[in-house]
Amino acid sequence: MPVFAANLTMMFNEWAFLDRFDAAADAGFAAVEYLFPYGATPEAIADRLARNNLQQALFNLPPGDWAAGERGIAALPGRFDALKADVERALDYAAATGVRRLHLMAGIADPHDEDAVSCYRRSVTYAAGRLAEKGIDLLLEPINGRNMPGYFLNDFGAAERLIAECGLPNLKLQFDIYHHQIIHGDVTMALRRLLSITGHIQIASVPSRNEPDGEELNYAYLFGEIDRLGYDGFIGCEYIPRGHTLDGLGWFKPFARS
Ligand SMILES: O=C(O)C(=O)[C@H](O)CO
Ligand SMILES: [Mg+2]
Repeated sequence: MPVFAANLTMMFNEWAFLDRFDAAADAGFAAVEYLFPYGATPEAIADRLARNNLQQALFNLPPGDWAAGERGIAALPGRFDALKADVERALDYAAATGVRRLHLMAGIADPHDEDAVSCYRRSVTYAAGRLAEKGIDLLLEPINGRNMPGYFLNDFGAAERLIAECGLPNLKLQFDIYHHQIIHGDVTMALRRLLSITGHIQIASVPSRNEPDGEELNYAYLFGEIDRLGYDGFIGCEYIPRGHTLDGLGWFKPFARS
């Protein structure tokens, strides 16, 4: 069975960020992920991981000016120098946390714009090459347009084609089941087709993005399918708890670390 990673950006918001590591470990998680570690020092995060015996499953490279609406800069012309600096900053945190996969956000851009397409490919190629030097995978995640209007990478087929064209062994798909269901549906057949290029999976209910224990997806079936397909990576719990985080962990009890 894969290892579930608590997403500390979405879950455990009842605690301050660094205390969420302790709360997730106490709740039985063996791994964590979050969007961005950059509000804390690498040392502080490394300390929380060590004292809670947690694995760092994933985090994102810096996304540009998030508060101003940026959702990554990889597809934004004129930002390549900033992207290179962001890669180095993320690698500092990767060295401290031992993470082996990083997600590169593309940005708000037209996927049919030639400049954006060539800029994105240049950014992906550069970042994957730099991460490969450290034995780290670079992940690309298609995101649905309801949650992130105008996001450049909004289709799993486009991600699949780019990964194939680049042919880089450490360039992989971040398969967020929540996004795939909204964009394409047909999750099981997509998992069977794409698992060989998948570096990370994330889960949430659809349409509310809550705990994976209700609404239109049957996660008990999907967890079994992921197991049958032999996936042994992490599954990121990137969901918004309906109420208190701890009250919504009934689904997790069979998988919790004792
Ligand atoms: O939006 C998602 O599903 C993600 O995983 C991104 O990393 C953050 O927006
Ligand atoms: Mg996701």
